[in-house]
Formats: sequence, structure tokens, C-alpha cells
Amino acid sequence: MSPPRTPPNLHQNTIDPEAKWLVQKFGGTSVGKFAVKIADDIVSNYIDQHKVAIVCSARSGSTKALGTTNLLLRAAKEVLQRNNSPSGTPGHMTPTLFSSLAQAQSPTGSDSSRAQGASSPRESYTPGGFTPGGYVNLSLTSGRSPSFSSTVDVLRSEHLNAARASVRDPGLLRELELEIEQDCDGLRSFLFATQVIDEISPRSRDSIIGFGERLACKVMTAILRDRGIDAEYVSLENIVPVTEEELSDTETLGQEFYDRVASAVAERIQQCAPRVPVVTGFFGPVPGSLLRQVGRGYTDLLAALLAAGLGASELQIWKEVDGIFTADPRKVPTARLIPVISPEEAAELTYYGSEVVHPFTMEQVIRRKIPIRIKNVENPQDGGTVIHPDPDVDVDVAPFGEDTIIPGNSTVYKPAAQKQERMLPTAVTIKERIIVLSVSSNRKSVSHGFLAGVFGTLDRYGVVVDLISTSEVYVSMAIEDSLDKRILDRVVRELQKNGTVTVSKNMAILSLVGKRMRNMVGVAGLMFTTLGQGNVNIEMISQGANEINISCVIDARDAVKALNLIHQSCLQIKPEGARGRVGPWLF
Ligand SMILES: Nc1ncnc2c1ncn2[C@@H]1O[C@H](COP(=O)(O)OP(=O)(O)O)[C@@H](O)[C@H]1O
Ligand SMILES: N[C@@H](CC(=O)OP(=O)(O)O)C(=O)O
Repeated sequence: MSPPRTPPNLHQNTIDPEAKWLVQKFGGTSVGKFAVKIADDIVSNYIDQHKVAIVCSARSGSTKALGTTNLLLRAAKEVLQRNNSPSGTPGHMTPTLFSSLAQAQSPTGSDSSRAQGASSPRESYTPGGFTPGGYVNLSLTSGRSPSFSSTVDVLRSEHLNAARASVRDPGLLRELELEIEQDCDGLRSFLFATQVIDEISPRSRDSIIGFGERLACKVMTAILRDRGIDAEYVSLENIVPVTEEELSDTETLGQEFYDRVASAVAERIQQCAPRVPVVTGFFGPVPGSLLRQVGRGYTDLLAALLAAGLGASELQIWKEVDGIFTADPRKVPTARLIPVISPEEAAELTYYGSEVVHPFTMEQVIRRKIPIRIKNVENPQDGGTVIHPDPDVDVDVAPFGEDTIIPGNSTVYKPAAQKQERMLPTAVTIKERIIVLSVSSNRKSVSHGFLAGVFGTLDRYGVVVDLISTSEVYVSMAIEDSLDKRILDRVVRELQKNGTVTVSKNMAILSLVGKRMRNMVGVAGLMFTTLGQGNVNIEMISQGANEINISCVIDARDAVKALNLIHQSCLQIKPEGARGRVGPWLF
């Protein structure tokens, strides 16, 4: 491995070896739009006082929908499109392709084959660290280029353009360009290989999306080094010990596995200090598949595991929003920033549509008493929202060190408003693209097997129920509208064995969340009266067993109206001097 190029302005980080780690996670749109700002205005402000570790997602443009991960998933789909096949069988391919297939078929894809020459299976990179030439260009006798290849071209030019626009040092840029070319060739080889075997397993799909985080972190490492920050690229694919047996077992992805990830990744990152590690949020082979078991947004979880493993002082999640608001600020103009929120409330909000942080993130850090802070890349001086490990902390008291005070928060908290806020629910959220499945038992006598029959069917098809409302002979379930139509039809046919089934589409779940609601009288009444007065029809109602969430299902067309109505009636702080507010009351 050739040594990484050292730019002339590289600053040797001289942090106290006893200093605590600070983990900063940057999402796809932040890395895509503000990579230079992240280096200049964010990371550089923390490295003198903390050991900083950075976790990045795959780059996105203006939205996640147009981002690298979605393009990679599109490429994976294109591989299996019949009319896309180059000429069908390996017999039509040149020997060049055959020779590259063996290495491309490795489940961890390209880098695993390139890492073979490295002294350790743990792969670490600073731009220029890999030897070139790990891949052979593919050519097909048919001469037609499959559409996944054009998708790879889009990714290649997007990353090359980003590199050219932000890395000034010509040597660093050349090394980065080479890395991007090699990764894109590796991706192409991997996709060709899966096309030959005509199958993409969940594990292969995971490997394909992993290219996104690798590319993003290589670009980010080069930008940091170009800006004089001594950074080191760290890919996690071969870090986490996992057996073949575990990989096919969906049960092993529990806390024991997460603890293993946390300590393996932390051990690797400790070796980087005083360099700033730039870590792929993609963490490689995972029991039962990362996409299936954790889902999109998995880099938040990796950042949490790393923070837990390192015993970090704080996990910062940088977004393009100032923090968690009392409602989605894009939909409710009067929404306020929440300075401190409990982990349970934050998790509940993320499950029910306010997808600011992946819902699995909270548990991993909070169990180690590490606070999470949501901050805005475009507004780095503000305090953001702290998800506090002590759920009973007072909003105006920050008991664990200077970093958790809420300095320069753009929201001015006047004592009267603060007092009022403590008597309100915390936030309202909406989850769209919901279907309600209702089953009415056709039995005329006591039917103890009814619910078991219904849930047995849902379990067989892996359907996750977001909300449920039930009686002995009737059950309504709100589920995400993400099932393939054929699968949904099959689920409905099976459910019909238990009774009459109705399917209501284009629905939304509206949830009012707040830990103080446990002690409030009248909040549910106020919520439903408000909806009734606003002519919003309610399809089903459910109050979570944890009593911090009251939810109902409404028509999706009413979603934004209902959100604003509930925000106004249940969450609005009265202007000073206003009188006559009707509940909810604390007792
Ligand atoms: N209660 C909420 N507080 C803050 N943001 C929310 C809330 N509910 C929904 N959102 C939305 O979540 C998004 C999260 O921030 P952003 O960084 O843009 O997301 P992403 O990581 O998906 O690019 C924001 O665009 C915001 O509109
Ligand atoms: N790139 C992955 C993982 C991720 O965490 O993304 P983000 O941090 O942009 O939500 C995805 O798009 O799902």
C-alpha cells in the first residue's frame, strides 16, 4: 500500500490522549451539499478540544430520493430486468469478464478482493492508500451496455464532479479520482456478476448500497486532508465479526450483536487517534441483512454504536433542520424547536413520521448515558435539540457539562412560556402512506383463535403493524403502504379465512406525543374535539401502552390540516396576557 499523500498544509492534531471522543454523524444531503462547510466550519471547530470521529452516509443531492443509495438500489433492480440482460449466459461473455467475476462475486464486493494484499483484514484508507488496478474492465460481446451500467456512470460522474469541485490539491485530487474510478469499476463488476447468476440476495443488495458510504467517506477524507485536517478513511466491512451461520439467521441481530459491533468498531477507531477517522456508516454483513433488519437511515445506528463503544461525550447528528420541532416545520409554520426531549419521545416521534433520527439510535446511546444532539449544518452555532438520557431533566437545567447547555439557541425561552410548555404535550407528528386493514370475525360464538389467526398471517408475510385497535371479534390495523400489490392481495386472501376484510388506502396516522400526557386530563378530549370541529374524519383511535402517545388514523388528504389544527389547539403557547385556554390540565 503506497503511503497517503500529505498535503503541505496538513495540521498534526495534538489533542490530549485522555480527551473524550465526540462522534459527529453527517447525513447524505449534508455530505452532498455541504462537505466543504463541514470541514471548514464544523470539524475544524471541534478538533482542538475533542477526539473527533466522523460517520458519513452516502451522498445525496437536494433530496434523499435522488441520492446515491437510491441510485444504487435502482442499479440493483436494473440487474434483474430481463430486457437488460447483455446476452443471457456466461457463454456470451469474453474471458475478461469471466476472470473478473470470481472476485466480484465476493459478498463484500470489490474492496474485499483488494484488501487481500493488506496485512490485516481491517481495511483502512487515506486517499491513495490502495494499490490501483484491482479490477478488470468488463466488455460484452453483445456491445450493448445494460442500464445499470448507465446508473453507475451517473454515480461515477457525480462523485468525480464533487471531488473536482472541492479538493484543491492536485495530488490529493488525482488519488481520489483513481479511488472513485476503481470503486465504480468494482461496483460494475459486482452488478455484472449478480446479473450472471440472475439473483440478488438481501446480502448482495446490502453490499451494493455499501458502495455509497465508501465513496462518500473517501471524498470526505480527501476534503478534510485538503483543508489541513489529518483524517483517515475507515471502511467497516471486515471489522464486525460475524459467522456464516449468523448471517442467515434473522434472530441474531439483537443487543449482543450490537454490543459486538460497538466494541469492534470502537477498537478500530481508537487506533486512528490523533487522526480524525472518517467512518462508513454502512457496517457490512449483518445477520438477516442490514436493509431488512435496520432499514434505511442505518448510519445513525452505526454512529450510536460507535459513540457507545468509545464512551463518547456526545453523539452529534447533523441535519438540515435546527433540531426536533413541535411539528414538522415544513408543514406547520408555527412549530417551535424543542431544546431537550426524552429518548422515549424522540423514538416515538421517529416511528410515527418525524424521521429526524433512525428510531434504533436512541436506545444504544442512552443506555450508556450519552446524550444525542441534533444540529443544523447550515446553522452550526445554535444549540439544536438534545435527546437527554435523563428523561426527567428540566428544560432549563443542563446537568451534564458545558456541551449540553443550550447555547445561542435561536428560540428565546421566556419563563412564562417555559412554564406553559411544561404543561403541554411535546409534539405532534404525521405518518403518511398508510393502509388500514380491518377484519371482522365471521364466527358467531367466542373465538379465542381469531387474533392468533390474524397475526399468524401478518407474521408469515413480515407485515409490521404500526397501530392496532381491537375487540374480541373485530380488529383494525394500520400498516405502511409499502407492500407489493401481489403480496398485499395474498395477505388479504389469507386474512379472509378469519372473517370479512376491508382495506382502506390513502390514510395517515396522526400522533400526539409527550411524556407529560401521562399526568394530563383532557388532552385526548381536546385532540378529538379539535379534529371533529375541523371536519376531520377519524378512522381508528389508539393510545400507546406507554401512555406517551395518542394516535388516530385519518384520511391522508386531511393530514396537513389536522397537523396544524392539533398544533394550534394542543401545542401552541398563548401570547403573554392571553386568557381562556381550554385544557389540557396537569394534576
Ligand atoms: N418534528 C420534526 N422536527 C424536525 N424535523 C421534522 C419533524 N418532522 C418531520 N421533519 C422533517 O424531517 C426532515 C429531517 O431533516 P433533513 O436533514 O432534511 O433530513 P434527511 O436526513 O432525510 O436529509 C426535515 O426536512 C423536516 O422537515
Ligand atoms: N445512505 C443510507 C443510510 C443513511 O443513513 O442515510 P441518511 O443518513 O442520509 O439518512 C440511506 O440512504 O438510507
